[in-house]
Amino acid sequence: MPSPKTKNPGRSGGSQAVGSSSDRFEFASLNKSLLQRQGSDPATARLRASESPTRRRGSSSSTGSASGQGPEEDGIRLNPSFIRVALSSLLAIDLWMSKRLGVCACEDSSWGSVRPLMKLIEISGHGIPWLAGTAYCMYKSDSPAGQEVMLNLFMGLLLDLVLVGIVKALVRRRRPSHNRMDMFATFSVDRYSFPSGHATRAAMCGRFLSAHLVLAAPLRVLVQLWVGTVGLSRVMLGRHNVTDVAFGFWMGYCQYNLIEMLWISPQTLQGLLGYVV
Ligand SMILES: CC(C)=CCC/C(C)=C/CC/C(C)=C/COP(=O)(O)O
Repeated sequence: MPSPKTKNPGRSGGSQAVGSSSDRFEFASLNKSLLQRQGSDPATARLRASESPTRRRGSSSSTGSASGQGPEEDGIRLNPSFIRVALSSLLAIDLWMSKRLGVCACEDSSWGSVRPLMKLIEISGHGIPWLAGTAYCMYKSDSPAGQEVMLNLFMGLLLDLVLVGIVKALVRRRRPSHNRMDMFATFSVDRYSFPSGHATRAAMCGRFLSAHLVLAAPLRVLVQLWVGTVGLSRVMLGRHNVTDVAFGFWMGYCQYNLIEMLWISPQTLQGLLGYVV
C-alpha cells in the first residue's frame, strides 16, 4: 500500500501529499505555516524539531525563563502545531484515498467501463431533476397535505443550492486534478468541490423522503442505499475528495433540520400570500 507521505522529495522542500499541483499547494501551505510557527526558516525549524523535549526544558532558562515563559507555556505553544500536523496528515490521507477511489474518473481508468452507470447515479442526485420532479408532483397532487410536503421539499432544494453555493464560494477548494469537468448544468461555483452538492442534496432528500413520503421500511433502506451510492459515485467519478462528500452528508443532514424548523404550513403560506397580495 503506497504511503500517504510521498514522492518528489526535492520539489517543494517539505513533505507533500499525493495528487495534483493544487493538492500539493493545499498541503504545502499548511506545512509552510507550521514552519513559520517553528522558526523563520526551514533549517531553524528542523533544528528545533530535532531537540528532545528534555533538552528544550533544560534550555528554558535561556528561552522560556528569559522571556518569562515556563514549560507549561511551552507545552501550550506546541498544541497548535500538533493540530496543524494532524490536519496536514488528514488532508494527505484524504487526497491519497480520493485518488485511489477515483477509479471511474475517465474511460481509461481501471473501472472506466462503470463510468456511464456512475454518471446515471450522478443525474439521479442532480438539482434539475429534483426541482422539476418536485414541482411536477406539487402541481399534480390533489391533496393539500401532499402539496404542503412538496412545497417544503421544493423550498429545501432551493435552500440547499444557496447554502452549498455560499460554502463553495467561501472555501474555494479546487476539484481533484483527475476530474474531467463534463457535468451538465453547473453554476460557476461548481468548479469548486467543497462540499459536494450532490451529497448535501442526497442526504437532505434521503431524510426528507424517509420522514414524509417513504413509510415502508424496505423502501427506506433503499433510499439510504441510494444516498450512500450517490456519495461514493462522486469520489469514484473523481468529482470530489472524500472529505467533500463526508462534509456534504453532514451538511445535508443539518439542512433537513432547518427545513423542519422553517416548515411552511398552509396557515403560514396563507399569511405570506395575504401579506404579499
Ligand atoms: C432552477 C434552478 C436554479 C436550477 C439549478 C439546478 C442546478 C444547475 C444545480 C447544480 C447541480 C450541480 C451540478 C451541483 C454540483 O454538485 P457537486 O456534487 O459536484 O458539488
